[in-house]
Amino acid sequence: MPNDKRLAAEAAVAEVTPGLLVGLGTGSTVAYFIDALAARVRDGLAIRAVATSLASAERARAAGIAIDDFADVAHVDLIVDGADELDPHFYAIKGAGGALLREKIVAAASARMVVIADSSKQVAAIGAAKLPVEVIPFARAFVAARLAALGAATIQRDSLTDNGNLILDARFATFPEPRDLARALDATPGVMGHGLFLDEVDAAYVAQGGVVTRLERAATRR
Ligand SMILES: O=C(CO)[C@H](O)[C@H](O)COP(=O)(O)O
Repeated sequence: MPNDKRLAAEAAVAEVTPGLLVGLGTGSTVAYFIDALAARVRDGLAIRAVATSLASAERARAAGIAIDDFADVAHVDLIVDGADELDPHFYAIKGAGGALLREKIVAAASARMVVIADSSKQVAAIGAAKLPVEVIPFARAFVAARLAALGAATIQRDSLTDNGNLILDARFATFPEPRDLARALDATPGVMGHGLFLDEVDAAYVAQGGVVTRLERAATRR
């Protein structure tokens, strides 16, 4: 059985050209990407990199990729990241791995975002996956009540994020219109981030049965 996550990740390494500042996403598919990119770096590919999680930074450094402090970085050329769901509009749900806030920040700083995934992540419309919402602990009950008013049942994760916040995983009986939901969440004090990526994704490498397909969003977002 082919390892589709690995194949999608390895194909996306072709996006990385010398001199780029690359954002490393988070998750098991990205772990394959980091390993494949590190092999290119060992062969002499000169890049700089930033990471969206402590876990990805640690993996990259162990593999020989130097990681810059994102706090000193205003612009990234390319971020490569996984997703929990991706639909034909290039709307994505992300954050099962808990790195959604840093992923969104680095994606916003990036000229291009490429998603890598196996075909289990491809859906007709996002919304079946749990939607992670990163919340400052002070606002836990308030944000949970706001999510309930939006139609979601929430479960709080046991662990905190790299930012010291908590995550409420939201499941909706009926998934709202994604832009309306994003607007409502963005307007809720205490919500530091959420897993809806509606404008960020420019392209995707999706593997199914050992075959990788590159999908490019029709119009660019910037
Ligand atoms: O958003 C993420 C982490 O916050 C991951 O990219 C997403 O959950 C996909 O993970 P995986 O590649 O392990 O399936």
